[in-house]
Amino acid sequence: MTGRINLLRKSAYLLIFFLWLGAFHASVILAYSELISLWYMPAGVSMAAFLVFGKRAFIPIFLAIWVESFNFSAFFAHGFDPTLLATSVLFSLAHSVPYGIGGLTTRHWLSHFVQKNIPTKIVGLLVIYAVSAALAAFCGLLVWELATENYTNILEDGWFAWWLGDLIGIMVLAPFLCLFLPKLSTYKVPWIDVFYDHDRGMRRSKKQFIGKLILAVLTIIGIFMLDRAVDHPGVAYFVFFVSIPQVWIVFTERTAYASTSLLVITALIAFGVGVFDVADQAITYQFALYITAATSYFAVAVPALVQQNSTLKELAMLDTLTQLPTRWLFKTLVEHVVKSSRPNQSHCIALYNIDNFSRINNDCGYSVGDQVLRESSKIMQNEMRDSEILCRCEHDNFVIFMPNLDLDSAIQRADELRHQLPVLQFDDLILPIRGSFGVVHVQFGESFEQTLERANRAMQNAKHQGRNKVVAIS
Ligand SMILES: Nc1nc2c(ncn2[C@@H]2O[C@H](COP(=O)(O)OP(=O)(O)OP(=O)(O)O)[C@@H](O)[C@H]2O)c(=O)[nH]1
Repeated sequence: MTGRINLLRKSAYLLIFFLWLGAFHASVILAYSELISLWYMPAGVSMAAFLVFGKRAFIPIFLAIWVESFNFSAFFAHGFDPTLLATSVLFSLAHSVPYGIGGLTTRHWLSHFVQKNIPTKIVGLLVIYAVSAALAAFCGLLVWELATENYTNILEDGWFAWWLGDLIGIMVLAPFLCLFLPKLSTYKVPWIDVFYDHDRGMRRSKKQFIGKLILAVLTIIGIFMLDRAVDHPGVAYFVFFVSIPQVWIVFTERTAYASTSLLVITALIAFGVGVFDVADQAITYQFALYITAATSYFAVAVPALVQQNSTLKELAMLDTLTQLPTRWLFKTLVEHVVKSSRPNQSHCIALYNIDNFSRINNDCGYSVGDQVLRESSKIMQNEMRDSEILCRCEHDNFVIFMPNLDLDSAIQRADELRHQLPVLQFDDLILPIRGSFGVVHVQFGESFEQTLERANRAMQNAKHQGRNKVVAIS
């Protein structure tokens, strides 16, 4: 088993190495002018590798850049030249060190600041990405300036396009690769879940996702065709509209689909600039790539917040132990019924408390106590009439709303229910559950809390009279 895991991990390092080389050669196609690689994919591979594998990613990344930057033909033609070696090593460090620091900082940020909300996490993530890309661009250009004699002002001319190209590469490719690399490597990266948690509540409709993606793709192709046909620099700006279908996908689809569509949309734009021969507007398209990626990141916060909201709503409405309505929901429903009643309508409330419940907790344990609360409330819930509402008020206190009953009928009904309290059995343990009931009439002009207070007093009277009784106060 351990041998299999080691083999998997070693092959994952090889995969990073070749993935980096593949991404590098794909990016060369996208270098439409000397310093502009519209979408520098190797940066995305490096960041994803450091995010998933931590500092272990350093060696495959370093070696991959070294293989690309070492001038093998000069080496074979003129023999060993220490300058060639030094330049290639410096190039490798200029890329792998900033992304190493960036990846490790991102891991730290996402796994140690769990209490931060999603928008703050995303802002932090983008700042780390932007700083690491800036550092990598600055160091890379500096090494290039040192290594070449036939180009001046490299730093000044190249920093913006290099930085933006790297940043887009990270923003687009890293989330996509973070979906797959952990699966291939057996490394666990639980902190990534913060972006996927809300997916559980979302529907899984591939068809709808593909429909939206096709719409985005057709929009991009349409803009490229227009840009090619009309000789006006302003046409390229239409590409910014692509953020709309992308954000729509992020709002409505699972994060895995949103990362895939970001990759597809930005790849199409990046390669389309060459295919449709509109490279004179490359910087506009590059900026549109960045805006599409950045808005996607911020948009992820929306479905996450929607999910959080519905969880909170559920917590506010349903008691987590018994799944009965909470006191808040009960109050809301009761007040609604009472407010919309005619003056001659009569409603009652019965509050019951399980007798000697703390003894069950003390003698049999808290988890048996929990089971008693769960099982007995399930049985009582099944006894409820359609118009009645049962709620767990707090601890072992339950309240029943009995609409359209006068006090005498409510006392009778409460007594019926008292007899329905079950005898529970847990293995060899037999627990007859008993309860004391307090019944009151809901009085006009009285607040919910006042009614409940009177019901509680009636219940306490039942306790004082020996428990397992129904007592009413008018
Ligand atoms: N197992 C469990 N116990 C709880 C929970 N909430 C409150 N309790 C316990 O419920 C008990 C409530 O006891 P009381 O109702 O005050 O007293 P009692 O033992 O039932 O006695 P009488 O009410 O006088 O019959 C306390 O021991 C609480 O610790 C819960 O969610 N689970």
